[in-house]
Amino acid sequence: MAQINPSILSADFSRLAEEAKAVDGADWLHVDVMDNHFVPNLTLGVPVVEALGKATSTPLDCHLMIEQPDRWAPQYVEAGAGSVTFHAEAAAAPVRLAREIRAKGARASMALKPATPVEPYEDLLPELDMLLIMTVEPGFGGQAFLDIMLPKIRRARQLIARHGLELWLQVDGGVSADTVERCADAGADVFVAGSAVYGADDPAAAVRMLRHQADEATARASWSCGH
Ligand SMILES: O=C(CO)[C@@H](O)[C@H](O)COP(=O)(O)O
Ligand SMILES: [Fe+2]
Repeated sequence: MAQINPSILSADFSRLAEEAKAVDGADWLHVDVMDNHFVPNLTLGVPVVEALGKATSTPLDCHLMIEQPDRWAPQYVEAGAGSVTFHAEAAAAPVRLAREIRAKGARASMALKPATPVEPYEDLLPELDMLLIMTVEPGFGGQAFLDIMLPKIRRARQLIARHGLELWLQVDGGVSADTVERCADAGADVFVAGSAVYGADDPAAAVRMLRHQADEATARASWSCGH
């Protein structure tokens, strides 16, 4: 079944605990950590992740858009994240970092910006629990979906299948009722949605609707026989 991860970046930051609870039933809560160096925006860090973990029973999917993830990512596992994503463009030693995240008890995930190809990372995929293909330039919520990323999602799904891997394929940026089916058709199975969920009158219903759309598209998709 498709997983839907609402992005807390689009929530009301003055009511983070309530906003986290507003999406009970989501698979993971996506937490965008930005350091104003790797991306031109600044959001939140370890203490807020710790507080969010206490405010919700939904597991935390931390997306680190920061420099030096080798140094900082382990602290997010200690803060309670169930999944930690670092950027390939920022990691000095991605294999060592993925192993450290796993050894500390979280799922290890690596993200690729739109201009970063997946092929150079083929041999590294078995070290990961999830690969994130960005479908906007990282830094801000509410941007338009880059449909030129669909072939990359397809190629990533083929690599995963070729190696017989279990890793999840996440898309992040501009995912909505209009774009989720194309992502699922291309091979994504984990969908981050910020404005499409928190901009809806009923965020929990928006999660259910996106999951339904993704599941229907996956069932029709050629990559998913028996998925
Ligand atoms: O990592 C990012 C942006 O850099 C995302 O997680 C956004 O927060 C998703 O927001 P929408 O594009 O769905 O509004
Ligand atoms: Fe994100």
